[in-house]
Amino acid sequence: MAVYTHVPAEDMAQFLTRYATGPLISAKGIAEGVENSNYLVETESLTSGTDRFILTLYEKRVDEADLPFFMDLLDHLGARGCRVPRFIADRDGVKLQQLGGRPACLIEFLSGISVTEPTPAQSAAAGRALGELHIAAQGFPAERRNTLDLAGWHDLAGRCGDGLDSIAPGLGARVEQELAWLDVHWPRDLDRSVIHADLFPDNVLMHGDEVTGLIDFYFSCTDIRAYDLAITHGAWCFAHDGSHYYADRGAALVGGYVQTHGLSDAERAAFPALCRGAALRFLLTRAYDWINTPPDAMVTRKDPLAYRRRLDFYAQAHPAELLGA
Ligand SMILES: Nc1ncnc2c1ncn2[C@@H]1O[C@H](COP(=O)(O)OP(=O)(O)O)[C@@H](O)[C@H]1O
Ligand SMILES: N[C@@H](CCOP(=O)(O)O)C(=O)O
Repeated sequence: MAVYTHVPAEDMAQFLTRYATGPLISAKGIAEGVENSNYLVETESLTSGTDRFILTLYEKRVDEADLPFFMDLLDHLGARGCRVPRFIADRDGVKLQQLGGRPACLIEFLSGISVTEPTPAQSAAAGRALGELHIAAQGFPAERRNTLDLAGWHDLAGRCGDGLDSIAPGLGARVEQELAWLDVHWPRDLDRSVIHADLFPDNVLMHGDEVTGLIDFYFSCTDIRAYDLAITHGAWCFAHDGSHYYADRGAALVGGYVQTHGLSDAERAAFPALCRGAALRFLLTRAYDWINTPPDAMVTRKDPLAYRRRLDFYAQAHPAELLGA
């Protein structure tokens, strides 16, 4: 359960009086997620029934100074037809607030559920949605450096230190070996754009095979565009523990992306390296959290070794196996 900051109901009700919503009916901590505290908030509707919102308190890796980038990006994408949630302004036009000692925002609620075992049809829909996002992101003027880039992975590995071997003997050496490989093979000349950088199934809301919303843009940044597809590939196309690769999901995901955006020959050639980098990135953030999450935190830690298995798969995979052609 990702609720790091507990907000008393009275404080929540008082907070909502800043907004042109009805009064608070209920607020429940949301179990999913690991980065921030999220509440599902219900208010009396000003017309009839109830309205729903997401109230997010920013914790851990989100830098408050980056929030205007995320807000402007979602406005840009929403204006271009992407189903993304808008940040809601209070009566004075203010979107970024403070609550419980944390930066906090009220956010539009989008309907849909996150699939846990994506079908090929759902993987194709996710690929199409990612392609549409990349098209809609064109022309977005702001940039945000990806702090979790190759240099960031080196830094994170150093900060995990001996803790890596406490997760699994030999993990530290495997990480060092992979970093050395990526230092040589990480692509430098591919097209860059704003990317989502965390488009896991839990960040894609769906009704059946239709995508109804893309959420959680708090890692979005400027980086290699096809790296976003590689991150999505690792998240959608494996058994949760990384023990099995579903080639049908991979082909469908990449096919969906190609249908809406397209993938150049250079991006196809670099795809295995991009997937290796993506796998190492999530291995390292999960390992860091595994080592550093306090035992009383109400959050379910994610298994770093599920990404070591993906990494080992990608390190020996043939490009056609990943791309489906
Ligand atoms: N705009 C939204 N509409 C509907 N549900 C949302 C929205 N934002 C977040 N959620 C719900 O909250 C959960 C956690 O949100 P997320 O942004 O992924 O948290 P974290 O950043 O902590 O990982 C999501 O899995 C989803 O169930
Ligand atoms: N997707 C990352 C962790 C970030 O969590 P999210 O709930 O914000 O997607 C992982 O699985 O390691």
